[in-house]
Amino acid sequence: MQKQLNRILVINPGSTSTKIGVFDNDVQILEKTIRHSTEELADFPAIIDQFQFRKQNILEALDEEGMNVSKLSAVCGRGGLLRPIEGGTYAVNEAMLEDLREGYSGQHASNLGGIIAHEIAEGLNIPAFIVDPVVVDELSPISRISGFSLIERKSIFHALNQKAVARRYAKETGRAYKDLRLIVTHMGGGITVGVHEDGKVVDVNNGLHGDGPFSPERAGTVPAGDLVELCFSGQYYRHEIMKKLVGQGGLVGYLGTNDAVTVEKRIQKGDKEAALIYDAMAYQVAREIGSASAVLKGQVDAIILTGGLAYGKDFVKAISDRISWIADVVVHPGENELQALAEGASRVLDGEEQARIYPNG
Ligand SMILES: Nc1ncnc2c1ncn2[C@@H]1O[C@H](COP(=O)(O)OP(=O)(O)O)[C@@H](O)[C@H]1O
Ligand SMILES: CCCC(=O)OP(=O)(O)O
Repeated sequence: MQKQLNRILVINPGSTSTKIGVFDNDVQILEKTIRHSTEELADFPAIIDQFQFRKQNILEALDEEGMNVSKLSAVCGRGGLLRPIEGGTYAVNEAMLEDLREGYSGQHASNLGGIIAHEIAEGLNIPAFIVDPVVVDELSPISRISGFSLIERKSIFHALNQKAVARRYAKETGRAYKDLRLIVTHMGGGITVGVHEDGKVVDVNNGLHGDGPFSPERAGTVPAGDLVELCFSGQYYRHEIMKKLVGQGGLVGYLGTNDAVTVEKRIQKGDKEAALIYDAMAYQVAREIGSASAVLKGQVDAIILTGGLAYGKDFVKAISDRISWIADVVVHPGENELQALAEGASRVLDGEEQARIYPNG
């Protein structure tokens, strides 16, 4: 029997970009990346305030490409900072929208994925979904221990892309994902280093406002005592400190831009400060990968580098030079997120899987 045709709009709001795709079942017929500069995003006090701006960007991009939205069968967004949940495809419902609007586990652009998907789908009377949101939680009990009894480590990471590229690597090497021991490093606006063992991400840095390497727009791990002093210095409001950690941290804090391509150009023109900071980011990524390899007791099948920063050849080399002794380094620049979103929605539309109901799965 012939498979029915489902046209799916997928929406991936990241901290530095909004990426969209249109798929006929799992065949991509449109892809567009809309980049957002630091200055452009500085106009919005909170993530939720970017809703109209990002939605308008998406509708204009579809219009420019001559895409008739009335032909869509479903809309699928990258899911955001919900309660910790299992991976899979979830139908967008009221409980989810409430948590996304509030930012139950924090503020990140992916909170807008489900909200915008719902808004577009509702107008067309079609279903809206999210797939493998950033709060997918498969941490091992030992990795939850932070060392400070009042605070537990959290799983907030690029779950969608980490799982997608890990499965792709498994397919390419003819092995089952659950049999592989991988370190997957997603390097986008945020950077997360996940330890994949037995088909689960058993350890990962909280890439939003937790720990790990600094990134184009995030501070990553900072010296705790000094941070406490700064918080109580009377110099800053809470939201100002948060902004310095997420949004205006990392490259933005040091160099005023979230754009690694701009940083590379500055380095080529002889900017020594830019060279030091960019190399420090590579150094911190390598150090995190080294620590992830200890979780796997050094038995690592591959280290995968992915995300937008993996396009930067010098950046990848600076990391690889420090970690290639651990295992093979495989580079997948960009991400498989749009495809993964479309496949997640297709599985439900084709009846292969039932949509999970938030928050209980
Ligand atoms: N060709 C490239 N070379 C180096 N860095 C790149 C390239 N393309 C994109 N980047 C950088 O990747 C980062 C964004 O990665 P991306 O995965 O798109 O992030 P997000 O999904 O969080 O918006 C930005 O700093 C961007 O400048
Ligand atoms: C919140 C973790 C995921 C993340 O950092 O995504 P971006 O790199 O797209 O900001």
